[in-house]
Amino acid sequence: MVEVREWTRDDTARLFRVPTADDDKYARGVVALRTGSPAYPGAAVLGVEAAWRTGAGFVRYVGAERVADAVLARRPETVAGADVGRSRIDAWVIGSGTDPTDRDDAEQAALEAIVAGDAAVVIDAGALDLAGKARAPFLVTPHAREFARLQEQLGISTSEEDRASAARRTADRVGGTVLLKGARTLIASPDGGVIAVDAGTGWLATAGTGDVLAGVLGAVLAANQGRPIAEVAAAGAWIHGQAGRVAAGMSDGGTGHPIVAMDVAAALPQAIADVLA
Ligand SMILES: NC(=O)C1=CN([C@@H]2O[C@H](COP(=O)(O)OP(=O)(O)OC[C@H]3O[C@@H](n4cnc5c(N)ncnc54)[C@H](OP(=O)(O)O)[C@@H]3O)[C@@H](O)[C@H]2O)[C@@H](O)CC1
Ligand SMILES: Nc1ncnc2c1ncn2[C@@H]1O[C@H](COP(=O)(O)OP(=O)(O)O)[C@@H](O)[C@H]1O
Repeated sequence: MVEVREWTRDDTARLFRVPTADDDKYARGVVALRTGSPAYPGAAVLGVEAAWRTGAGFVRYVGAERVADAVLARRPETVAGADVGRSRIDAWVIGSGTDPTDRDDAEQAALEAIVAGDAAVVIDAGALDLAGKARAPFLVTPHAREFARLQEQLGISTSEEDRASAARRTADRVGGTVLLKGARTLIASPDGGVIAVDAGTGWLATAGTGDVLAGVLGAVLAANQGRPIAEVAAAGAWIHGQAGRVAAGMSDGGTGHPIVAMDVAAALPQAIADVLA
């Protein structure tokens, strides 16, 4: 059995800070998302909203025109384009709302360039197959089914292992941090420990909350460059869980109520205020 560290609110607080007079938008972190597709434009909208609501100083979006239009309609603060040129990027988010079987050669080359770069990358949903090509610091964010698929790709046997050991072994094999989503989210680093984040609520089991999480993770990675990715990811997962509880009306200990994914993004500022208090 691998050792599992339980992540707390105090642990999370160390990864968030109040901006000071010395800050500008770049100092707070630049996040770029190459997410969504004509089949799933909403995933791009949710991830971009979440990155802004987590406190990113600058959010860029790269994707199909129809998707970019949807992103801009929701968040005109976003700078969208066909690529990011030579502009500064502190963290990327790729894969949410995309289907790898629809990927053309140009998209493949663009994604490969991102994972070969220097900026940290959140590799979600339809981009998980690119983890093996990554040279950038990265974080893969599978749910249970995607995790099973990833293990299969890596040739890892899926039999009779507890989730923590399986996540740890997958992190070793893929050479990067694995965030295995679920009611209890596990974060495993290659050759390191496993962190468990238990901050959420069952009300989070609704379509698109994983797309929100990907945007949160992009923003916290951009704001915390050079810190251990697993700890930054744990702080992001904790804030996402807390935002779910705030959105569901559980802050005062009640049973809560149904939410949609955008409610979680909208509750992120309150969740961050709570940990900074
Ligand atoms: N508004 C938007 O734009 C949205 C866009 N989205 C985007 O859609 C894309 C496809 O994502 P996806 O997760 O629905 O499909 P896929 O990985 O093929 O899984 C299919 C099968 O896997 C299972 N399964 C699914 N989730 C599970 C879980 N948490 N834990 C365990 N099992 C789980 C389940 O199988 P079953 O349990 O029914 O056997 C299901 O039938 C992806 O790019 C995503 O970003 C979504 O985020 C929604 C909102
Ligand atoms: N029962 C649950 N309790 C707490 N959190 C949950 C539960 N079910 C799902 N979640 C969280 O909701 C999010 C769902 O992500 P994901 O499965 O990728 O959904 P989607 O692809 O629809 O965005 C994850 O952050 C996961 O940890």
